[in-house]
Amino acid sequence: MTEKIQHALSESKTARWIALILISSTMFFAYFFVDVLAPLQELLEKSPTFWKPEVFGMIGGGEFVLNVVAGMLIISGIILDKMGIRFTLITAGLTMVLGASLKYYALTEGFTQTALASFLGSFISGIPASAKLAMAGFAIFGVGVEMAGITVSKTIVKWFKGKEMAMAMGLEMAVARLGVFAVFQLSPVFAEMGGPSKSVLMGLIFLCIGFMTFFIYTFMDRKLDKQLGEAAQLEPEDEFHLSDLGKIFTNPGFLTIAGLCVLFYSAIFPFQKFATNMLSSKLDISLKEASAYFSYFPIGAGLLTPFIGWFLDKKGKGASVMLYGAMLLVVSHLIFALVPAESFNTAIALITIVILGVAFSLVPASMWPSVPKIVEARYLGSAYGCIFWIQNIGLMLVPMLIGWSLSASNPGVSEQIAAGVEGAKYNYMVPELIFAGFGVLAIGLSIVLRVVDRKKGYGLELPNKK
Ligand SMILES: NCCCC[C@H](NC(=O)[C@@H](N)CC(=O)O)C(=O)O
Repeated sequence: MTEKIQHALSESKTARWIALILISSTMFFAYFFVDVLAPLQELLEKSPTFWKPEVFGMIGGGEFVLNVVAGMLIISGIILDKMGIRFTLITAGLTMVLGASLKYYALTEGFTQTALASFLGSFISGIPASAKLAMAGFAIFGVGVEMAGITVSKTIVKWFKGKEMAMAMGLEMAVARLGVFAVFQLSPVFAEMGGPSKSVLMGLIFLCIGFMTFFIYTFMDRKLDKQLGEAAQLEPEDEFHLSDLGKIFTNPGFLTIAGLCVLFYSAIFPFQKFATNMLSSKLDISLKEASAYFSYFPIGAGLLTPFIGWFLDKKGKGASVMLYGAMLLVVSHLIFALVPAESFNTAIALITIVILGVAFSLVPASMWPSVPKIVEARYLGSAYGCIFWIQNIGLMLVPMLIGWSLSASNPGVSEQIAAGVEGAKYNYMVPELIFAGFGVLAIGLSIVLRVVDRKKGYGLELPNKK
């Protein structure tokens, strides 16, 4: 058995990195699609869609509705532990393509003429029919993308455990962030060619390519399992049982990391959806220019993440790194909130984006490779599923909270924008203070995590590489 493991494909550096490139490519396209509408908030607020900030925020949060309310993420984790990586990757890929197609259809001219559009427009008149269908599509896409996310994490652990695990996870996230960079650069360009639906169509085409790379990876996965043979087969007592969910939810390390995860990501991903508009308002620049500035946030974070991963593999200090990341998160959101528009300039904006980008590499680089240290391998997929589930509760609700707080703290502005009033813009102080508040709570939980780690001996401060 030892010999089999020694000759396994995962022992070949080249094979490991090819596997990583394949699965990461899909995440590039998936993350592209996640934010495809983010730089288009103002366009969507106008004719023909008329999506107000609350509606825009709701669509952003809609990605997570099925995952959270129907518990799809917990089910995805169980599917992953029970059915394996290949089945789950294919299911995730198909689900993403299906949901994305629906979202695209919602924005086409053809849809506005249909009976479905009339029906969807006949109730809750504040939410246009296109928004309702787009939200349904995005919710289905959300099931796929999160299922893909947990499966990719488990796949990286499968190939890289005891090796360059944090660096590999960092690289995967870097490639995914490149997708976000690309979308902030390209989505406004596509929208100029044919409106928001053109951007979504391009995202859908990219997703189909992403499905292919997942599919190609499954052949490598099959080969690795074949090589490991019975070594890869779990003993009956090593199989996943539903009761393991109880173990996950009573594990103090898991609960602390999950809390930290929801707080930290609630101040990042929902912010990403409003950042273009916030920068454009605060700097008084066009949306396209603001989107181009902001695109350096994910790419900067992405480039740094593998290096932090490399450091964590070699030197450890994972729990401390999460604390430093949470601190930088607070600093950056406070700058966005409290520096008045008159003093806010491009240099301050870029420096603040860099600070936030460093936070966005420190925390993810250390958080995700910490999970295999606190739970058993047989229910790792479910543990990732459960953390994502808790995180998704925040990602679903926070964009709505931010959209609502933006409208409430800027009475009448949305009406002015819809009417095309020159110079009408939002003040983002209240939403930014909310984001900073999440960061303060995240600092508190990072401190708790260090205490729990010391008590339970998870080894979060130890290097990953043996
Ligand atoms: N291998 C790392 C996996 C987690 C990456 C993490 N993504 C998420 O947490 C997603 N649940 C969020 C989303 O899909 O919106 C990240 O840092 O990107």
